[in-house]
Amino acid sequence: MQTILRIGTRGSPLALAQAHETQARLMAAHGLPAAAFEVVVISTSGDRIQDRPLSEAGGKGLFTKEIEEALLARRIDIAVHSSKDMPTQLPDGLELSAFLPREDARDAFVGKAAKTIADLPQGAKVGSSSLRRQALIRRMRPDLDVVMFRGNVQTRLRKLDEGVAAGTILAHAGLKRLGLDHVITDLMPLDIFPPAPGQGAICIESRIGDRDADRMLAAIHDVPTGQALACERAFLAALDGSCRTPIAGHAVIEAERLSFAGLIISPDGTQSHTVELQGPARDAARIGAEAAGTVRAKAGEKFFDGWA
Ligand SMILES: NCc1[nH]cc(CCC(=O)O)c1CC(=O)O
Repeated sequence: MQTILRIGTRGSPLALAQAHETQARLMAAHGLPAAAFEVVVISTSGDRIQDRPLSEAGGKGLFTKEIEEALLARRIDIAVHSSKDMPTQLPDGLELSAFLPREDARDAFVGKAAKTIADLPQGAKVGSSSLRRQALIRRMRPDLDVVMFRGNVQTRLRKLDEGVAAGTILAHAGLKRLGLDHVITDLMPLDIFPPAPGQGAICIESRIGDRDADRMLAAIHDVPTGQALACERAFLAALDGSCRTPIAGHAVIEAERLSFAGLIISPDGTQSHTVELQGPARDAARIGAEAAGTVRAKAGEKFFDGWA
């Protein structure tokens, strides 16, 4: 059988699991054999830079740049990503054309010294390189020593086993997709530990106007997840150019109503501002943008300038 769709992905175990899940859904939706697809592994700058926080190295685009170049050069037909890792601005000619049904969006605590963050000993080390997770941990427990943790999910779990930290926070969705949810000792409630925009949702990027790809992807697109993501990405897009502080945002769709909760928080966890907004799911992007305006007004422009 000839390849009819080339699926581009990073090479990490999580990225490969997500690419294979996408392939399996496409096979089922179109009655195609595995041989109709080719999974093309692409190494990105984000995979190669391991020695500093990504926020310093250039941010989110680092996980997508080389993959998007391959899409534009037609070396691949679609690219599978974690929505959380996608910049709000895509290169000209590319779009997010499908979202798979969202997994649990919550963060999970993997504890060695205790099962919950609340039960960790005074001053214990918690590993994370996400500014959002660091700030939320500090807000809960200012006494804890937040240490930088880079690398893929398996690397981070190995560091825990080696005793580098007493616990870490990882996305429930990623652990589930890797079959590693047994390591979780606590799930973080959405209101106390709101997730990053996009967390738990796999998205598929393709060339605008590629009708073959559009036809293949329409069959696996999940409408409510797409609406939730439109809201969360509009919230992020309206803030992340000016906001150097961590941003959390999560939308839930129920019976075509969307409920959004967003938060911005100072890196030290001492100051935060929240927003909640509901509306018709079809107004997803408008609700996200409006929520951004509300939280910006609440925080004041000083908040945005203050934490460089
Ligand atoms: N930046 C890495 C990354 N990107 C997406 C996920 C988890 C999977 C998801 O959110 O869909 C992870 C790992 C983690 O945060 O634990």
